[in-house]
Amino acid sequence: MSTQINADQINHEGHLLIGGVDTTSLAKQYGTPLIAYDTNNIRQQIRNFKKIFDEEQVDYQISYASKAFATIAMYQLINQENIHCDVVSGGEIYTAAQAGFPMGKVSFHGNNKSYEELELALDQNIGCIILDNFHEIELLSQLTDKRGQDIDVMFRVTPGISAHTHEYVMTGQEDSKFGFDINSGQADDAIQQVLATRHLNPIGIHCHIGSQIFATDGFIMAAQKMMALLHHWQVKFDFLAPVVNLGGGFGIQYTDDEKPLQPESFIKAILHEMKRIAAETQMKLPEIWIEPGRSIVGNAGVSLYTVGSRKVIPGVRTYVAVDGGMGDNIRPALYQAKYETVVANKLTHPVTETVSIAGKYCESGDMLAWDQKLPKTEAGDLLAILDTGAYGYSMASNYNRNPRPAVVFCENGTSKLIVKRESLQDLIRQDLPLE
Ligand SMILES: Cc1ncc(COP(=O)(O)O)c(C=O)c1O
Ligand SMILES: N[C@@H](CCCC[NH3+])C(=O)O
Repeated sequence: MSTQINADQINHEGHLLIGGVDTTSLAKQYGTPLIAYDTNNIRQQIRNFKKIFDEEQVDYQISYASKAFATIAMYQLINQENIHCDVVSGGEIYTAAQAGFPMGKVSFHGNNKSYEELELALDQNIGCIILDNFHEIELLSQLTDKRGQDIDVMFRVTPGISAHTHEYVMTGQEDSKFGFDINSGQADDAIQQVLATRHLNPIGIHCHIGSQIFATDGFIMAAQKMMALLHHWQVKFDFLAPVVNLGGGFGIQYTDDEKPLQPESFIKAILHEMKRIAAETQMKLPEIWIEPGRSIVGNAGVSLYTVGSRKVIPGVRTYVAVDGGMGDNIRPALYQAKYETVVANKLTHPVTETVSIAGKYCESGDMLAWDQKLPKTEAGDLLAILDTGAYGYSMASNYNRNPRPAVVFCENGTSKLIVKRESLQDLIRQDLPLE
């Protein structure tokens, strides 16, 4: 069984607990597929990040990258923990606002924000807009001139760093669709343009080098590049940005053989380097922001499925199919992401077979996990895929017209439904008949 399950997550019947709740009763109460979060785990991750910054005695802000998992209840939970968040669409802005999230603590990202999304952000008095390109500077300065409204902005820059991760989730390299390139001088042009506007108030620079990163070297290089840019802008434009936002990307453990660094190691490495450079260049240490997504919610979520059919190909492979798949977790198909699985109602049963977990979608690529060592599974068993809290539900689709699953928050032995399961009626709600 996965080494990621602790003894206190197994009850006397050998069932998996999440947030102290028996997953088999969750499945009975809410049905499957179901995504269940241990909210204490989320709170703990946030508090860990805060503790490290507090210990290092620097000015900071933790901004949850809400694309990892964004629902009304999630924004409310983040607000209970008193941190900021970032959004990347009008939909996320709207959800945060509906959740009563303080919009002054929200920053807005995106490489192609529309006029309407920028208007919505201004209507909501959003905390800051992270500028990504020249088109956006033009749109936003027109809009703010028209409205006579000031807005804080940051610049997303691409520092020219290739982080060691899947190429689809690398973002800091020069050849990227995101941000102003530093090396070619785009970033300099961007600050000059913004300084010439009436209502855009630059407060910082931002970079994000990628996601699911395991080593500190990329972050250290990013910190160096950002401090160099701050210094360069101070000298060239007499402008010292008060904030450096280093994005997210801190890797988490998905499989038993992965050993990612703890957030402390990433944050300490970054802070020590920034402090060193600040002292060396006699520059004031800027306020440091980070934008973790995966590392806040990833390990807190579990996907629960009911086992159905089995296909045994002698000498080749055994497929065990479940009632969900790429519609609720596209990551294995998209990034060859790997997960550990357990049979949630048989945690104490001996492991007897190696099987691969197939989804129910009409695609051969719809596999959730390969070569899992499990007890003998039967139809009706409850299969749990661990650590699906980030980019699972948030990337869910209705492919094959499957309804998206329900989501529950579990804490201290009680569960609360936070997203209802979609119904068949929900699936056709936006459809219009031909006649
Ligand atoms: C700008 C930005 N900030 C933060 C994040 C969050 O990254 P992660 O979930 O890996 O922490 C992302 C996603 O990769 C991002 O694009
Ligand atoms: N969605 C990706 C991460 C990309 C984050 C967006 N910048 C994942 O599941 O790993």
